[in-house]
Amino acid sequence: MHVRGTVAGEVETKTVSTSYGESDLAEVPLRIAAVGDEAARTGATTRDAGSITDGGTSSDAEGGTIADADGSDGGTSAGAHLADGHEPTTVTLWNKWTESADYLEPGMELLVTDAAEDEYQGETRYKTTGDSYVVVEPSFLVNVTSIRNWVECPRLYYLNKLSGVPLNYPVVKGTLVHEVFGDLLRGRDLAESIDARVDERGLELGLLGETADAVAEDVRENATAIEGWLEQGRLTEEDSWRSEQLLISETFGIRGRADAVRRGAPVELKTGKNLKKEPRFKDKVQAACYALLLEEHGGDVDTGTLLYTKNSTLKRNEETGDLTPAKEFSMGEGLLKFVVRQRNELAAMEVAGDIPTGYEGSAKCEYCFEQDTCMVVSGRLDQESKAGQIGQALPDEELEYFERFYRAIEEERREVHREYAKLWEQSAQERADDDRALIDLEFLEKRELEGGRWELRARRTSGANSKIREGDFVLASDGHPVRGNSELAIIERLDDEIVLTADEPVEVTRLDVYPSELTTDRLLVAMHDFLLKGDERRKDVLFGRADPEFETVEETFIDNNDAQNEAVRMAVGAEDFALIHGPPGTGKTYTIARAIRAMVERGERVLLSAFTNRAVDNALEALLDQIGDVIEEDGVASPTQRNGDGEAVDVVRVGSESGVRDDMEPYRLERSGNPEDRVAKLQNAQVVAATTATCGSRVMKEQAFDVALVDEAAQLTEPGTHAAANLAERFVLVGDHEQLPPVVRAENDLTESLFERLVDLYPEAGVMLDRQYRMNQRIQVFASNEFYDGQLRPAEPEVAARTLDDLEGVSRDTLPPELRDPVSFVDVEGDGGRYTDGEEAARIADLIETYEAAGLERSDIGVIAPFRAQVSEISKHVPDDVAVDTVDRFQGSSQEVIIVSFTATGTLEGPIFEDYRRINVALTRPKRALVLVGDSRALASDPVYKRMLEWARA
Ligand SMILES: Nc1ncnc2c1ncn2[C@@H]1O[C@H](COP(=O)(O)OP(=O)(O)OP(=O)(O)O)[C@@H](O)[C@H]1O
Repeated sequence: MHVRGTVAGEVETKTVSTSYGESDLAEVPLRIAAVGDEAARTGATTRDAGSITDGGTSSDAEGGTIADADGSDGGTSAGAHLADGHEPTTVTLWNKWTESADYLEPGMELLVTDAAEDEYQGETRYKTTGDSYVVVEPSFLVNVTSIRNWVECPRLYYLNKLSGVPLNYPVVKGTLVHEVFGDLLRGRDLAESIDARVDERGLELGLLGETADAVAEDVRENATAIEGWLEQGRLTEEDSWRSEQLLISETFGIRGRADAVRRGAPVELKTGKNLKKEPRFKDKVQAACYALLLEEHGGDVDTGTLLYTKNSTLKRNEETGDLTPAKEFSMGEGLLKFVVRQRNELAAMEVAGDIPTGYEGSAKCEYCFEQDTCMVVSGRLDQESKAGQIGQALPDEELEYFERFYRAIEEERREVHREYAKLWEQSAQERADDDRALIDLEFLEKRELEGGRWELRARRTSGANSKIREGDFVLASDGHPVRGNSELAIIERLDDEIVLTADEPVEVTRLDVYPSELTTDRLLVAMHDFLLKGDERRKDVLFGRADPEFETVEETFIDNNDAQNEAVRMAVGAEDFALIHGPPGTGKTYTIARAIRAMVERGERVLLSAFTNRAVDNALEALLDQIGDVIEEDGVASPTQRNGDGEAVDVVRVGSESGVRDDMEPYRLERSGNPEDRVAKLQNAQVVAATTATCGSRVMKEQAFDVALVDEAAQLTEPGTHAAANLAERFVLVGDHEQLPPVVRAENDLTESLFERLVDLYPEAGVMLDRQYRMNQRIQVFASNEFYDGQLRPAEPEVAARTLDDLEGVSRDTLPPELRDPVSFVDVEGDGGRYTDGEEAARIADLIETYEAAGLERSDIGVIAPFRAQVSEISKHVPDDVAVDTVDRFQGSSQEVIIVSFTATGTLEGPIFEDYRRINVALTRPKRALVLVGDSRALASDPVYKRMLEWARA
């Protein structure tokens, strides 16, 4: 039986005499959450249950609360008996498991597999048996490569995490060899695979100054080892293998992608050499992790294979030792348990928020390639390190900043891990209700693509929504993302019919959001680069030690809008940074484009970035409008533009095919091709446009700019902003901190954007755009008074006087009198539901019919609701072509008519839109008419909503 629970007090370790001699034991007071065969699969420990109900932080704000509210008992299903959980029970960990007991702290989660019951003075206790595994914090999913690095040296693991993997040839070559390996397993021809894979990496190879031929030759030499090994394999009849299998273990808290699985056993590829008979220990550790993962998925693994591909490139007369590339070893239980103990140490340290010193392991610093880096980082961050310290520590405020953000980012990582745990804790229906899965798909067909990958097609059987978008990685499974047959797949098309590509042909019936740590990894690296590699002057300014400076610019850039003109002057003249505060519809995009044009004309190289692809494309489009004629080549717009002086300006958009809007595709930087051409294309571009997430990629990190212009900056975390700003000498942030804050899972320092912090710190370094080009005057009044000190005004009389009458075929006279005003309030008593309101939904459906009867197109109407559950409820009542969504999805867009459903009845319990900034976004989306639907009594109980009511009813 398995036992799972939360550590409830101090652990006592002692040595006792037994019939086998001296033995160690640790007595752990455990508040039991579950006992039984299914306990390993049960995440509902006492602590989890608590944190689930208070979920629903900003990113999931709306509606997240719904599924979370009833999700707390999601994991205690079949087979697991839930103890009442009040009185701690003693669980005894024997012998080597006492090592894991050393890291336990009260509050940590613990799982003991194959435990035995023990009666002691009338009390039921539990103890480990010879078959037991002890897992500390099983829901902290540790990556296999992290365990491998940890075994090599815990400090090395930490340094890798902090500074990321740089763009260098061994890394790119390693990736190529792995890709070719996968191709060979899927039956692709070797020469074809090498050519195709080298071509795909053209840009990276170009940046490294490599030529395609030389790299192809290098990869070919390594691939010989793979071919040889595969040939051997073919000799046996029952040989079966599969490439790149994604594996997640709910029991051991480990996840990873095995390079290959052959006859059920893991095969790992190493591009280095190994002249010993045995595989390297750290490589065995990696294979052992996969063995654990495979066993959990029903396998019985007794061997592991390491393939050292460099061995096959060595000449026997020059090298001595064992040149065979493939080295097999037998998988003993001792190694598997050792691996779990190492994983426990890592997980416990991460959960406790400690930083490794290097003393945890036995690695020798003098042999380590990273010794210098390790000493510098230790010196500057004033960390204890086995390697020692060099240099002077950062000033106190910077050390404090590091600690604060390190902790915040790691908290964010834990939230990602919680997302993983939900893959098995929640039922399929709960995940679908939570917008995290598309379920009950009908599998249509699988088709093998050139190169051995597969195209999979499935059809939706319901109109349910989810967070899954085209271009996303998802877990595609035949029913369960962890327990079933599951693969990492990419969404190529997402209509009623869904098209995916994957390495293996899964008969897809379900898709789950793939929780990725990529963002957290990049935030950490961006913070590290800012603090440890960044410019001293930048740090002086951002830490308040020096004021930002501006060169005076007299030129007039925009002659019909003073604030915009001032914003461009500040952006152009900023020596450190400038802030452009742009309330809704005030021409942020236009101003950004004008500023970039001015910078380009001054000969500067500019990075154009934003939080979302959509904003990057919008700004790029506005820029292209500004910088002269598009040069037509064979009737196709060429990426080369001309500026006002007729000089060519190369503009490049960096992003994936699915991320970049179709009409910006001609500007997208193709990564594959001749290395020299690819790199020239990027290096020669005077304007490079990419999301801030892409700015943290290996390729973009190699680029340098005079200035970075970042849109949607109020939605970016502070380290997220550094990812773009780090690449440039100076930066301009554009945003509105009165609209949506950064999207983060945990509530901590990441919720305040750098934009907002700097607006507070240096108000004089910014300018607010105060003329809006969107809303009828009456619509704008409330937002202007509540959020912008009454400063926001219509830019032109035409804007102020906008009404529905301006639209073709629409007459306000045909509307009922209460809807003729640009702002109206419809009082609906509501049905008393907490997250849904059927009465409001029905009333909204009537309103849409009324507007249609008055001549409006449905596509001109948008409906905003505070909770996802209410979005679904309204969607049931209204036609498909009316956009119904939460505020988050509406930010940055506008509509002729907006209807807001408040979903509030009686007295207001808790915030409706979580945060008043969300109501600002909702109320500033319409151009010509705004209808508020809600219960006036409930709304009047909150001062802000009360003022809103007075305005709407005036
Ligand atoms: N100075 C200007 N003169 C004339 N038209 C302008 C000016 N500035 C902006 N506009 C127009 O106003 C509209 C809104 O501008 P833009 O799209 O730049 O706003 P935005 O602030 O980016 O909007 P959002 O709040 O949605 O992000 C556009 O049609 C744009 O062409």
